[in-house]
Amino acid sequence: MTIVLTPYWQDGVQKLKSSPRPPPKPAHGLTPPVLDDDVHVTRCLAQLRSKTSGLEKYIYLSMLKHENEEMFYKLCLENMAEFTPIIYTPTVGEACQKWSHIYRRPEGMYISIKDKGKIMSVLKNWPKVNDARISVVTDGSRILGLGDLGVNGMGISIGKLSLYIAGAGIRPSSTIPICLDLGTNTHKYLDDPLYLGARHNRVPEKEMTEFMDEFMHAMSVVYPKLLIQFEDFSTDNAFRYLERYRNQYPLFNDDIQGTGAVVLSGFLNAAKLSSAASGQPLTSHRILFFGAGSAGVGVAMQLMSFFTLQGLSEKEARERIWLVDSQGLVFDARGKLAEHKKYFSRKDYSGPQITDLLDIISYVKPTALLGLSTTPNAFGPSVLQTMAALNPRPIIFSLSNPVHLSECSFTDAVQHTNGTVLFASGSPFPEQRHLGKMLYPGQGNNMYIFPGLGLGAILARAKQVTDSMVEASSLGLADALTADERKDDLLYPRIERIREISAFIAKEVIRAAQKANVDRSTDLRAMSDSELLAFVNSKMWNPTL
Ligand SMILES: O=C([O-])CC(=O)C(=O)O
Ligand SMILES: [Mg+2]
Repeated sequence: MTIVLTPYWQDGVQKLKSSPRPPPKPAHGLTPPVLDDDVHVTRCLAQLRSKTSGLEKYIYLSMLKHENEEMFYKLCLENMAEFTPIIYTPTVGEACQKWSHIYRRPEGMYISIKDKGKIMSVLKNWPKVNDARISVVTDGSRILGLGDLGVNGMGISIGKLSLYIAGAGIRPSSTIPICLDLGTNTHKYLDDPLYLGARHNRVPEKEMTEFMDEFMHAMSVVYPKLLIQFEDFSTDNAFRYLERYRNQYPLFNDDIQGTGAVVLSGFLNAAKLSSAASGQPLTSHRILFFGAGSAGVGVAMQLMSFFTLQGLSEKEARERIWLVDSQGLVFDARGKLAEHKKYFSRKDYSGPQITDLLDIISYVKPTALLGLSTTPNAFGPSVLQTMAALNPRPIIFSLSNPVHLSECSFTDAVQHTNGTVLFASGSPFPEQRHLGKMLYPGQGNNMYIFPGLGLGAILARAKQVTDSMVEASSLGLADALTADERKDDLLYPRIERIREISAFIAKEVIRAAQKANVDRSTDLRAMSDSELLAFVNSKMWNPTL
């Protein structure tokens, strides 16, 4: 029936008869005599744990989600710390790289450049048009730190939406994973006979913008209640599309705003610990960003509010931030700069180009070093030791994804700072025992933010996602630490509490939407905070097993 639920070239090979959702339970006699749900939970978990590679586990769980969605989410919710590295970062990265090889069945929508002119009719093919509330849309052009994966990027949209369902109780049938196929510039895929996407380079910018304009308009008409999360677009397009559409449609960019918010939140908690150790005020922090792509600059923009919340002016806040890109320190006198780097480009330095990170650290004397560069091991022993020499509790956030692209591991960070580091990473690292004390790495991943931010925006029926809503999600997350978590110097709450955290964030986001006058569910305005929180919780979907 439809060309959109399957990669198009398979049209006619594997047609869907109805919904891609799991089939109803078989009739009596068609299952084993004793198939107790509780026992089956144990069986499924044992089957998962019997797989030895992350990718095999990913494939197994993807199959389980298809066969028995309730079981999948029940297990996921009960084993968050075990499941997230499989269905999400880092394993989802490997799954995307091999997507065209491990592909089993349609999940989500593929919209191709060939659909230009008829995108609306394609979108109508989705089986649950009226249920649609949240879509994660990628064009695969920069998946995690893995580069242009073309149509293989579908895995990231699916992974993020699984976390919306698990982490914020969004109803499964209201989620739409979308991958736009505008070509790929990765020759390995163009040459791969199994590649599932269009076999040409990415189309020129003008054609892509026309396609995006049509796509966004069609989405708003076909799914009037939909919130859109842009994901893993290449840097220029990420900024361009966010600015182009954010005042017109309810949307946010997860890499710019979600990552920005999650890092601001962890930074707020880290800066308090760091300032308590140094005796220096919060306003004196100096942040060095290693990496100036969409995530790096997005985070830097968001961290501006760390300083403005402490009473600094915008200009003063901006002066607390330094950027480093592949050519070294970013400063005006260096010459022509990409548009998105200009705001933070230093005006107060005009000497020779400083390229070496150690030299840059000696010049800036940062209290915090944040990596969003996708350069593995860029924070080597001497960088870490220098940061520890400058600060009693250095803040080191190694945020590139997945794990193998991280700027440093937690083990290295602990070792080379003698355990003083305040650490967060984009991908998960195991905890470390150091001098008899257990130290915990923070996972500064947008997975703490987007489920609650999205849920809040959906429940408020927000017309737009404002900066104030994003900031509210961040401050809500920072406030969500329990006394026990603070005792362990955690920068983020334990992931097992994701539902509780998402509900709290959603409540804060709804309040921010009301203040900004972008809410359409105006009946929520009269509720007290506790009523609103109860309302948010009552809207969460739960597996019934
Ligand atoms: O997906 C993740 O783990 C975080 C993220 O958005 C990215 O790295 O692009
Ligand atoms: Mg991303």
